[in-house]
Amino acid sequence: MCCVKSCCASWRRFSICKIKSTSFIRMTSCFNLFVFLYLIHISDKSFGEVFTSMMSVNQAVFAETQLIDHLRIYIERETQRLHDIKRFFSRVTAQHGGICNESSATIANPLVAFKLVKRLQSEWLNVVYSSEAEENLQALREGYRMMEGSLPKLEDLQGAAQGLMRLQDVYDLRVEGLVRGHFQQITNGNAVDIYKPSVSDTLSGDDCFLVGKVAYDLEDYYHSMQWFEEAVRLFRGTEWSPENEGTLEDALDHLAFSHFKTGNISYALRLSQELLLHDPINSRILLNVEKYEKLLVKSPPVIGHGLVLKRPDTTYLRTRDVYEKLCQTKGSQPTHYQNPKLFCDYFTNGNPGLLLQPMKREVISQQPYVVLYHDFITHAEAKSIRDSAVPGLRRSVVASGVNQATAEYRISKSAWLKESVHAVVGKMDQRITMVSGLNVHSPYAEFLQVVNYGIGGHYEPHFDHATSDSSPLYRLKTGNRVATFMIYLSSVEAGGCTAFIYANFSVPVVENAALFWWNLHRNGRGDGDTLHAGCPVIVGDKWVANKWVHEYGQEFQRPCSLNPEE
Ligand SMILES: O=C(O)CCC(=O)C(=O)O
Ligand SMILES: [Fe+2]
Repeated sequence: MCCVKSCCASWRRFSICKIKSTSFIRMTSCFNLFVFLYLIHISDKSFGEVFTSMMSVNQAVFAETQLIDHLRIYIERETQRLHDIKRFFSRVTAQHGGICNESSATIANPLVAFKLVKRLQSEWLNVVYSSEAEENLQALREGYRMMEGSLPKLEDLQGAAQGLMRLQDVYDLRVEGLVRGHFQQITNGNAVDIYKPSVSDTLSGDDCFLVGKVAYDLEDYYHSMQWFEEAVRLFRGTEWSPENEGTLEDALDHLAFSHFKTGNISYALRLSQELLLHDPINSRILLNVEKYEKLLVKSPPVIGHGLVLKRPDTTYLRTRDVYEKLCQTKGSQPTHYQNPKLFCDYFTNGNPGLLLQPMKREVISQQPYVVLYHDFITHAEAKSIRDSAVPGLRRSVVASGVNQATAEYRISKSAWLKESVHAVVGKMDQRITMVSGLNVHSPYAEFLQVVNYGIGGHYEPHFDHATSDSSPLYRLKTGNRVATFMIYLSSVEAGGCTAFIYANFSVPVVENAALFWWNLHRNGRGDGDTLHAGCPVIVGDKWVANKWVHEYGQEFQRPCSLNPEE
């Protein structure tokens, strides 16, 4: 196995050969038909790009349940097949022993002789050339092929691995901790848990190898080294398993190359020498060792000059440091007693509809004006909205010139809900109007956008309002997005705060609460202080709903002013 893999490896890119089966078998059973219909349902709707939403990840659990069933049936059939072969083996051994050990009179018995001839002419043939093993395997593969459309793709594995690396970066988590199932930061030289998961899991050498490989293929040696290091450590202590993609040799090979690329030749040499202990005739590694040795003679490493690698910044975020600090210090809004303009109250907005049950208002910031309305929605309403959104969830997009496009800086799925979809959507509109006085009738506001985040899902710092005249946000022809109402439709276990970058505070996810802010000054210009972000979700299934209210239709509720401060 290892030999086949290393044959496929090349110097720069280590592509790993995978066995691909090509034959196709028709589906027959009712069960298969059910699975088929189910797959049409999920692949037709919201299943692609599994890593971008936890809802899709949950659907993948169903797919694995099916695969487990197929494998169980396969094991049962193969166990029965081997049982039958063992029975044949025992009978043949006994009868053969009878002939060999007893007197020649035994074989003189025509019944014994007939049976020997029959065994050799027919029975052995049937056993040796049995197609049962092949049929069992075919059935297993057919089951798998039926599921294939709904299984995560390579891009999902890459997206999930990038999600883990994002958590590692944004929350400054140690890879060594993650591998052991701990979410830890180093504080004053000690590993401190920033979150203790209720259900803990660990990563294997092969898991680490695959994360490293994703980084490696992106020429991101900063991450690949850390993950391959863990892969090597874990592979060293374990036996190879058939489901593994990589081996100790692969991990050593990739780790050595990552170090070579980042200038640590002596370590690359040591790793390659270790690799040769396992695979002494690997001509590529022999050549590498020779090359490394020559390089080290030419320019010996300077003791004490440790290499410090910089983390790659794929989305070129200028505000990254503040953003990450705000994500780490969850809920870092100023304390109310320090600033009397920040307070909590029961708020009716003078609206009779709120007299009996006023809104629980928490003013979080004055500039920009950000308010959190606690218990804005009930648990049941939030669930109805989430459920209504599921069939329409698609990979979230961002404005890109005059169009919209997916982007690495926004990892989630979203769906647009019209009032007609569910009565609760209209109820939300009414409540928003009651509390803000804003006109949210179409086209003065957009439909409700429901968002579900994926593995390490996030939305890096952005403005909700358009910042260029060609933005697709103007397609409604009702001006820019003057205000945002963002409802937290779920809780999360860790991470996922909403961070206001320039205003320097972050709001933790408060289940069923709604966050409100003005995106524009009264003079119509965008308020730069509203730059905000959805921090990566560490653990949990984060859902939010956005209601974006436009300028037109709000003339009386939010009159214009020439004062740029307002
Ligand atoms: O999820 C969050 O906390 C922020 C989401 C957001 O800003 C958006 O969807 O525009
Ligand atoms: Fe936003």
